[in-house]
Amino acid sequence: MNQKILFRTRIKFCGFTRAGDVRLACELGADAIGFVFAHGSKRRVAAEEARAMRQALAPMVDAVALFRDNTIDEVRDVVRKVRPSLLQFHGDEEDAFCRGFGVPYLKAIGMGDDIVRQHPAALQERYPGAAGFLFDSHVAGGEGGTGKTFDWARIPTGVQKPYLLAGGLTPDNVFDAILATLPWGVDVSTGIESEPGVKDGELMRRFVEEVRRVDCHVPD
Ligand SMILES: O=C(O)c1ccccc1NCC(=O)[C@H](O)[C@H](O)COP(=O)(O)O
Repeated sequence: MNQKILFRTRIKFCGFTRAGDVRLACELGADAIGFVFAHGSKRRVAAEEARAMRQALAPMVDAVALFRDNTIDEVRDVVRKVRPSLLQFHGDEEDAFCRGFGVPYLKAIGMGDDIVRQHPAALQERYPGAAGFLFDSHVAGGEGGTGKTFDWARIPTGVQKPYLLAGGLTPDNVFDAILATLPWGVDVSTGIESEPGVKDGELMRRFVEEVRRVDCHVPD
């Protein structure tokens, strides 16, 4: 009998501003909670706010800190106060900068530039210290949290590190998105919100339900 491979797509909910939403997200099944420190983001929080929200995290749920070309002191301040288990960099940060804080990091790769095709070898060469990548719909160096999808077929084949799919995911498209890209995890902000930074419990519940459904789906 062929053994069905049991897979579990990880779920990162991102852009929290309220502790109650963090607690609910954990109860609904999120594996990671993202706090945004990128300047200009409508979901940006101060390190002290994120530290307070971190208290609402359930055991075995990761705190992820997101940056976009923040200064080294800003990142250090967040690492010291929030103690995230993962960092995520969305800007032009180089590998040496990203790995300089003693915390594993994900490098976000903007897939919004229609002409630029990402090559896995080039990504791995440029970010050898990355724990993984996050393929997102913004343009290179642009702001995440757009609520827009990109052509999932553009994700390069042969990426040797775990990657997350992000950009415009919702409860209505995440099933197809996972089937199309088989990511290590999925990441969402807008698709689970009633307004920027305010998460919607029913949207979060439906999103998790759809991820669980595709993980149990046996393709014909
Ligand atoms: O969410 C933001 O406001 C943001 C701003 C600047 C840099 C990154 C940002 N978010 C990064 C994320 O990981 C988002 O969850 C990801 O871009 C997906 O967002 P969405 O398309 O809204 O689901």
